[in-house]
Amino acid sequence: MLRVAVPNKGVLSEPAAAMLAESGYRQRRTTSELAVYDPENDTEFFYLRPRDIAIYVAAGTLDVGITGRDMLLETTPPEGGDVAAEVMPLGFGRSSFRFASPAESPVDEVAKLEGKRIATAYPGLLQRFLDETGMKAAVVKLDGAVETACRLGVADAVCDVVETGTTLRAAGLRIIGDPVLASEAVLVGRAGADEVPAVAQLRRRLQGVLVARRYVMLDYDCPNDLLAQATARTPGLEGPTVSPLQTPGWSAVRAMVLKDDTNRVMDELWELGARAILVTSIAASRI
Ligand SMILES: Nc1ncnc2c1ncn2[C@@H]1O[C@H](COP(=O)(O)OP(=O)(O)OP(=O)(O)O)[C@@H](O)[C@H]1O
Ligand SMILES: O=P(O)(O)OC[C@H]1O[C@H](OP(=O)(O)OP(=O)(O)O)[C@H](O)[C@@H]1O
Ligand SMILES: [Mg+2]
Repeated sequence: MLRVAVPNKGVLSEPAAAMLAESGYRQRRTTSELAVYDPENDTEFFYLRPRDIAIYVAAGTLDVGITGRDMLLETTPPEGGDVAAEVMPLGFGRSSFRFASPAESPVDEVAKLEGKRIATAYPGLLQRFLDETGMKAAVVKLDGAVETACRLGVADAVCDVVETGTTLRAAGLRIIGDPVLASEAVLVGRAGADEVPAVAQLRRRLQGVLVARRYVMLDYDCPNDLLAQATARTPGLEGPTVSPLQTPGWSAVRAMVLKDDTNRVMDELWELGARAILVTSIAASRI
């Protein structure tokens, strides 16, 4: 049986469960369920705090889990041992971990954090940055709502999760320096463990959802003398499918295209002379 950890609350919780449901796994019906068994896939899902998930996976009590890259690294001891490792990124819950200080403060660049007090809910990540850069600063460990720490006088700067920056701005803070880390939801497994077939299947299914979300299927009719130019714009993954139309001199072309590129590619194909250009969404995939 496969045992999988899923965030039970926070911003990763709903999209993680949605991605698993889209991958064909049974998910809990109410947020009060702590675990759910999916008999069809012989898989049990445990709903845990995202901060704790890598700890269970590292210990080997759960096979894999979904958490944030920042949370994974926060709970990974620098000395190694039995640790969890990133298996694949999942394309949601994107954020960056970065420094900020009060807008009017003299601490307006990372170098000026030397000797200052920095509040964070990720002391491990922050300490690793300080060790790597040789900077000295006092780490003030908080549980959340870190943005308020400067205003209340317990810190000179913060190092926190930023998505839109709305929370920072509302607290009168401004970003300083480059991101310490770019994070997103990731599938984690035990470092060095051989991949069992059930994990390989879960990974392929999640990959299938990612592809279905990122790509569309594009079909168009094309005069044969323009085929080379048209298919260069729609190379697909392995190569486009080209089949003859009943009308002499014309072919039908079918290829996957990145969703973000769809309208640009359609315009280019039309200009070139392709017609009957149709886009359909991909419901599921195994690539
Ligand atoms: N606004 C956000 N946008 C994108 N990802 C976010 C955002 N806030 C948090 N995250 C990510 O979600 C993960 C867990 O954060 P979450 O807020 O769910 O847990 P927490 O802060 O430990 O708990 P809580 O907020 O319940 O006290 C982290 O990987 C973090 O990077
Ligand atoms: O850049 P933004 O789009 O404003 O998002 C970032 C905020 O979201 C998270 O807070 P959360 O709601 O998890 O509260 P917490 O700080 O108590 O964990 C994070 O800790 C930031 O405060
Ligand atoms: Mg939070």
